[in-house]
Amino acid sequence: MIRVETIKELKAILRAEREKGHTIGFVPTMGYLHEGHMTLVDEATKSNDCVVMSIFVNPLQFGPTEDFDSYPRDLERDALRAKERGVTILFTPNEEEMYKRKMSATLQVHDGVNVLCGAKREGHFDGVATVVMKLLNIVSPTHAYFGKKDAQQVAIIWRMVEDFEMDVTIVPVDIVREEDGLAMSSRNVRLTPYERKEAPRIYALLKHAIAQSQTVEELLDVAFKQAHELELAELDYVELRTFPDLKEATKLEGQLILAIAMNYEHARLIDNIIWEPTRKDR
Ligand SMILES: Nc1ncnc2c1ncn2[C@@H]1O[C@H](COP(=O)(O)OP(=O)(O)OP(=O)(O)O)[C@@H](O)[C@H]1O
Ligand SMILES: CC(C)(CO)[C@@H](O)C(=O)[O-]
Ligand code: BAL
Repeated sequence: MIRVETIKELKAILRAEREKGHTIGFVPTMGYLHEGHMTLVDEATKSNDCVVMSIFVNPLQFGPTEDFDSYPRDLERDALRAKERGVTILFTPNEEEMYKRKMSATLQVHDGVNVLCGAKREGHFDGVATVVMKLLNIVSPTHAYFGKKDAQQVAIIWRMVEDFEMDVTIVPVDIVREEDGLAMSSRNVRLTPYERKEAPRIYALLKHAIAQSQTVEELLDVAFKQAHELELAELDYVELRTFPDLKEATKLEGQLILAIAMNYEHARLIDNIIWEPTRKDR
């Protein structure tokens, strides 16, 4: 594995890869790698000759009261894990390298941002879209891999790539979970042992609400009630929407997403289930 810190060096290496006829798969991350990230790498490895992973905790997507400073970081451990899993090139720019001077222009996302995390984290998806656009321009991959845990992010990036006519295929990857059902997340390390014990109930309540309900109202009632029953976390939102359009779901029809965010003392956790209610073969 080659580890690269500058955009110039990365572009030169990737130019040589392309000249050899190699396809490039890209996995953007904020590091503190876990099995969720590694599954994105596995997917990229299946379809590409060269797999680029970036690790960059992007300040543009954090609000002033959010956890940018305390976001978990361990670049050396991450580099070992990435190498073991077969990443070809690990790109670890610092803030100076990515935003040498203040960006002269940034992206503003208009569609699909007034709901779910977008409604709760003002400007978050503008920061995500801006850095993802920049990273995609640097790497120019044929495929880029994103986890469905951040389902709104996938929906927004899909639209961005379409609207800007970008030549990259966005590949959404299923959520990887701990054995007890908790969605893997870098922020899970910030849960206390008691919180960690309770947190699998987040996924359990999503599954329960879906399994028990015949109508939208019933489903949301069950989800709200059970989310409020969690003792150590506060409900940020639980919403039922169409996917990937993220419109209000008025019927249990078509592809839907039941998405939730819960605030523990030092970690905001998100999770979701995307499913088609009329399909019985799940
Ligand atoms: N459990 C998971 N399963 C599948 N993909 C995941 C999972 N967790 C993260 N990803 C994906 O990995 C990519 C990088 O995410 P990121 O580095 O923010 O990790 P994270 O664990 O989601 O961090 P945090 O939970 O703190 O936001 C994103 O596309 C994200 O959706
Ligand atoms: C896509 C991303 C790497 C952009 O900073 C980040 O939002 C993430 O890790 O999901
Ligand atoms: N995976 C989403 C990154 C964030 O929470 O900012």
